[in-house]
Amino acid sequence: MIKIQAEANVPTEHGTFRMIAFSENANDWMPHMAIIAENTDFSKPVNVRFHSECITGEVFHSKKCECGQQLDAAMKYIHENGGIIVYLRQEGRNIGIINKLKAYSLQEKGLDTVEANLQLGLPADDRNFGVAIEILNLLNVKDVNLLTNNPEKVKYVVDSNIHLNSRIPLQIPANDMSRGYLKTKKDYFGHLLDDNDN
Ligand SMILES: Nc1nc2c(ncn2[C@@H]2O[C@H](COP(=O)(O)OP(=O)(O)OP(=O)(O)O)[C@@H](O)[C@H]2O)c(=O)[nH]1
Ligand SMILES: [Zn+2]
Repeated sequence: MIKIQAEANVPTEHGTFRMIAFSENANDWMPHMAIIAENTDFSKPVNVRFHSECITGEVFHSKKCECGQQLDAAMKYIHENGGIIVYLRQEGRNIGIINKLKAYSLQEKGLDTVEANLQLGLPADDRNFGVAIEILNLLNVKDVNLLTNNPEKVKYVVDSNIHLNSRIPLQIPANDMSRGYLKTKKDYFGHLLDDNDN
């Protein structure tokens, strides 16, 4: 059972957010996070993004994926419209950064994002969004507009006690280095992505 361990207001380039750390114990160095925009109205459907950690994309601005740009776009959106980003410590679709770099090394040899995980003997996607639902419950969120292209995230909300009011697409245009990755997400995982960009 996770609980709120600490919280504070943090000013960012995208506005000020209430940042909250969730974990089972106070010594956890990698707690899940929620950041809440100041203008969030909990009496209406809340704009929510479940975002899985991607150090390569978010910190180092890798062009292989769109995670960093999605996080920025989501922060901008919730600053303007209210909402919450649930930031999940699920690096590399939850295989961890060491395995993700091993997968990238296989991708240099021609494997796609799914084949590389499988070649390592790991699941294509090892994530579970149950903890994100737990966090929304701890925050007393009852009704959401979910910012995602991932049908699995939608399914977790639909199957939970939280009402899905709508899905808000969060599509970033492909570049030459992310085009194949986005195409595999669409073809293999069924991501709801428009063709014109990918
Ligand atoms: N294993 C592996 N993980 C990757 C690769 N590229 C990106 N990731 C991870 O994929 C995850 C992407 O998570 P999210 O941004 O939540 O995106 P998503 O599940 O595609 O869904 P939406 O963005 O909501 O549509 C992050 O954990 C990244 O670290 C890759 O090539 N291999
Ligand atoms: Zn990424």
